[in-house]
Amino acid sequence: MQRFNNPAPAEWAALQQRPAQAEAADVEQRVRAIFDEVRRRGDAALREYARLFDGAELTDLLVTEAELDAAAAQVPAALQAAIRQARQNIERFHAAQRETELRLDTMPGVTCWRRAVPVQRVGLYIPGGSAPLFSTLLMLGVPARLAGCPDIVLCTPPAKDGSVNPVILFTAAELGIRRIVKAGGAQAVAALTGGTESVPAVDKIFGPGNRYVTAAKQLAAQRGVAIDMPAGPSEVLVIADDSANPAFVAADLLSQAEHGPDSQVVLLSDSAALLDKVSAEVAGQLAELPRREVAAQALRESRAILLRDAAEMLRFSNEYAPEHLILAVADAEALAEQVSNAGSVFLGHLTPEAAGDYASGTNHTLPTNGYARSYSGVSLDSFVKKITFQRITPEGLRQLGPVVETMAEAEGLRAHARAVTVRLSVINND
Ligand SMILES: NC(=O)c1ccc[n+]([C@@H]2O[C@H](COP(=O)([O-])OP(=O)(O)OC[C@H]3O[C@@H](n4cnc5c(N)ncnc54)[C@H](O)[C@@H]3O)[C@@H](O)[C@H]2O)c1
Ligand SMILES: N[C@H](CO)Cc1c[nH]c[nH+]1
Ligand SMILES: [Zn+2]
Repeated sequence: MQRFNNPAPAEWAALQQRPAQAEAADVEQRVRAIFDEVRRRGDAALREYARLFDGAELTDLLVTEAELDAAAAQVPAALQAAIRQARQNIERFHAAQRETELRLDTMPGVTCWRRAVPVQRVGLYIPGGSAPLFSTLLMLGVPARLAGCPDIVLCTPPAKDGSVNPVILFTAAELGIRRIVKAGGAQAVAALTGGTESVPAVDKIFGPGNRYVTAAKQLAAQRGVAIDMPAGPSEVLVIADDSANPAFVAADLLSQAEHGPDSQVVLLSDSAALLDKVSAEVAGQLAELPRREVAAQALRESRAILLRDAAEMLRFSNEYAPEHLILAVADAEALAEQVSNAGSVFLGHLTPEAAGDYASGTNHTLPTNGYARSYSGVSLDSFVKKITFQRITPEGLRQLGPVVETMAEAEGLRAHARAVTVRLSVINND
């Protein structure tokens, strides 16, 4: 990790840059080309990209019923039980997000209500480039099911032998999701956007992914398909004081660094001694990781920064707007009160971010790259539209009508005013 000691606030913006930003224009250009190919050649383009990027020769793009049914036998019982426990916790937290229908009279005879209606056809992207993230399927499939989305299409990259990871298939079967497309990257998002022979176009695309997937989702949004949010390469920012355990902090930093070479981890502390101890721990723990090369690449673009006090650390973090924020400090609750920008926050020394990645119940599909300034992570709300309804009685129209007529006339919109006037003249003559 790069070390910085008490950088002046004028230098912070440079320290808050994400590594992926430098190549953004190049990625966007590639993604546009992939969209054009998928629109032009449909399934044939998906097969070609599977060959090029995933090394897979595919005849059938869709997972067959036999493949789905065979998956459970390949998943150890302990993993099946862990997935079921995680699902239960995620279900509990997301089911509690249901709102009761809001219904009220704004004036006598003027009734307004709002109802949550599921997005009808959703596309779920499950990353699989360097690790098959079946946990992401829980994070998207559980709220999609709870919201009642009737049509769910899942896309995930195939392995070299053309199969889809059995744990992803097992999790999909548990959730009752049976339309699974063997496609990853920007081509999967392009297929969900415009449709192909095998893949229906969807109303909204969900899910995290690498820089290609994230750029593709942004292009999908420009072409009229909704997306959950930009959820790209993983990030964590840890604020640690003298009370923190360096081994815990190092493990948390490495847990996000191991996601991919463009992940970014940031450590802030007001203790130079703690920064030294964490650096030593990171080096020691890194050497033992199976994915040490990936994590080491991410660490090259990551930062350990000494700042003056808790207030400075929090200001830096709120400006950075991390996907995950860990408060490894003595009074985490007090600091948490002042968080204004973050995807998800983990308090205290015994709350590893990995708990939220898998099983505590919160959603791990979260905004990255500073989008936590304005976006929330995925929740039950992401899968519904809130439609408003209203009904007005004769008494209501007599009260409300003149208000509307006056305002419409003032905007110079005579037809609007008349839509009220014609009704008032009928009910007043009855
Ligand atoms: N923000 C979040 O909520 C969140 C959650 C989970 C994972 N993640 C992130 O998701 C990412 C998963 O990335 P991944 O790569 O393992 O899997 P992925 O499924 O996102 O991407 C794999 C696909 O990328 C495409 N690809 C690879 N190289 C390419 C190239 N040169 N040109 C065009 N396309 C190319 C291929 O089609 C391949 O199938 C990681 O960065 C991880 O940090 C983020
Ligand atoms: N940390 C990732 C979100 O950035 C989610 C994840 C999935 N599996 C492990 N971690
Ligand atoms: Zn993770």
